[in-house]
Formats: sequence, structure tokens, C-alpha cells
Amino acid sequence: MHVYAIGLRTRFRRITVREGVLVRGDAGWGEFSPFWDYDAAESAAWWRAAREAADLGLPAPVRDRVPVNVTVPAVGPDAARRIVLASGGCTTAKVKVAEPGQGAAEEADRLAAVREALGPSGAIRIDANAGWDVDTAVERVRALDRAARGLEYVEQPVASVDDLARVRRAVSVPVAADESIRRAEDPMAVVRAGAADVVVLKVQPLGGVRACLDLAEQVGLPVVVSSAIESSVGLAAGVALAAALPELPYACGLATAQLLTGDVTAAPLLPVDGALSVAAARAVAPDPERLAATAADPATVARWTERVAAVRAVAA
Ligand SMILES: O=C(O)CCC(=O)C1=CC=C[C@@H](O)[C@@H]1C(=O)O
Ligand SMILES: [Mg+2]
Repeated sequence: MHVYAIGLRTRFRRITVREGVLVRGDAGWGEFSPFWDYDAAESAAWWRAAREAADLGLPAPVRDRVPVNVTVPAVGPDAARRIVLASGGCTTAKVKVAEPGQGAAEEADRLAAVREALGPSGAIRIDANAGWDVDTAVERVRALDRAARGLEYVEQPVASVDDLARVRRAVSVPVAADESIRRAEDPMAVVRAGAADVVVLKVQPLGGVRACLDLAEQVGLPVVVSSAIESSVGLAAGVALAAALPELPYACGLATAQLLTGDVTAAPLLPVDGALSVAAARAVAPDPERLAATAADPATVARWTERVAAVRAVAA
């Protein structure tokens, strides 16, 4: 077991350092990196995902490349433009909105800058991480749709499934469900309520690639596979899911290696011509030099060792 700590280029989800554990099994490497706001019970799914990759390996692909979006954190317009232009050819951008302390004008400026950098044919989606109430969401989605000159969809504008359905009825922009799937007791509630046009699936919080393939089949809506801001080992499992889905109509949120200042491999999973190579993902393996360079300090290692023990106790 290896504990890594890697800096983020920009604060994301209120964190500046990403930490996690890599485990090795007969089939390869797996990643366990729940954010610290996931308790032991919630983290059990993340552990199953790590063990799946390490012990069973990942299912066979049906495609050889996975188109990805560039992820634009809640930064100013100049930084947003730079991030899009340095994205490795991504023609879809996902822009964070509803950042505490920021207002409508900052969001509109960010969206306008992203549109300028992407050009008229690019696709722009926004993610509010449940940061709005229904009225604010309806107002902001309409305004940002104008600022962006067209939004592909809005991800998790509000927290509850009922509110998501309300927003979906009120705006013409399609709605994607993320937290309502990944942190829900019953992911099918979104479908029953007609609350989303698209679902975002993340391998670790949903318990592995096979669990996500089953869920995708049950849900029956278009799927966007997204990362949990992982090292390339975790990203590789996301690519395996995206590569195994029968249909993949949207770009996936798996270009997040570019948000980190380092990686556990000398060949990080970065987009070329706006897509990740499935063969490259299947070949990801940490190398000793990068493992040493990203190794967490002893106190962090101790915290993760304790956490893994607690999660294994729950998972058993
Ligand atoms: O989808 C992407 O472009 C990147 C991944 C991403 O945005 C996220 C990863 C992990 C935690 C989340 O706060 C965030 C999300 O909400 O989708
Ligand atoms: Mg999201």
C-alpha cells in the first residue's frame, strides 16, 4: 500500500492537496481516495472499486479513445482562457459555478472567456455542485446559457431530487445528476422523478467499474463518466468504464490529471486531440521514482492506514 499526496494547481472542492492510497493485487493497481468528507460507511464503495481494479482487473473496452472535457475550476477569466487553451485539444469544457463568495458577474465573465477560447463549435457545461436553490438555479442557468452562448447541460444545480426535477421543468438547458447519484441511497430516484437528462457516474464512489456498468443499464439515461480527481491509476478505471459502456454520447470528465501538480506515473493520462487513449489507460502503472516523489509524509500515511482499516472493517 502506497499513500500519495499531490498538490492541486487550483483549489478544488476547497482542497489544495489530493491524497489517496494505491493498492496492488494480482490484476494490477487500484486507487482508494475518498475525500475526507466521506465517512467509513460511505468509503466502503471506494474500497470495493480499488480492490476490483487490483484483484479482478477491468472489463474489456468497446472503443479505443474516450473524448474528455477540460475542467475549469472557479477561476478568473484569464486563467479560464489559459486552462482551455492548454487542455490538449478538448472541444468540451466543464466550468465550475456556484462557488461560495462569487457572484453572477464573475460566473458570466468566466463563461464568456471559456466560449472565446473554445470557439463557437465547442460544448460548454457547468457544474454547481448543488450550490443553488431552485429560484437561483433557474435564474443563473438562463443567464449563464446566454453568457456561454449555449450550454450543453447543467450538472447538479440543486441538492434534492425533487428540486432537480423542478429546475429541469423550468429551464430548456438539459440537467445532469451527479451528487444525486453518487451520494444517494437510491440512485434510481432520479429516474423515477424525471429529474435528469444525463447521469454522471464516478467509479470509486459507486463501487467499481462493473457496478457502474450495471447502474448505467438500470438507469437507461446517457452517461458521462467523471473522475474523483484521482492519480492516473484511479483515472484508468474511469477510462475503463467509459471504454466499456455500450454508448458514449458525451465527453467525459476524465482530463483531471491536468489539475494536479504531479502524478504517480511518468506517463500521466492526459488528453491528445481532446481524447484519452484506452490503450494508454490500460498500461498505466506507477513507477518507483514518481511514487517516491509523491509519497505522503508519515502523519498522512498514519491517517490513511487507520482509515483503510476502518473502511475494511465496514466492508467486511
Ligand atoms: O467532471 C470533471 O470535469 C472533473 C471531475 C469533477 O468535476 C469532480 C470530481 C470530484 C468531485 C467533484 O467535486 C467534481 C464534480 O462534482 O463533478
Ligand atoms: Mg459534479
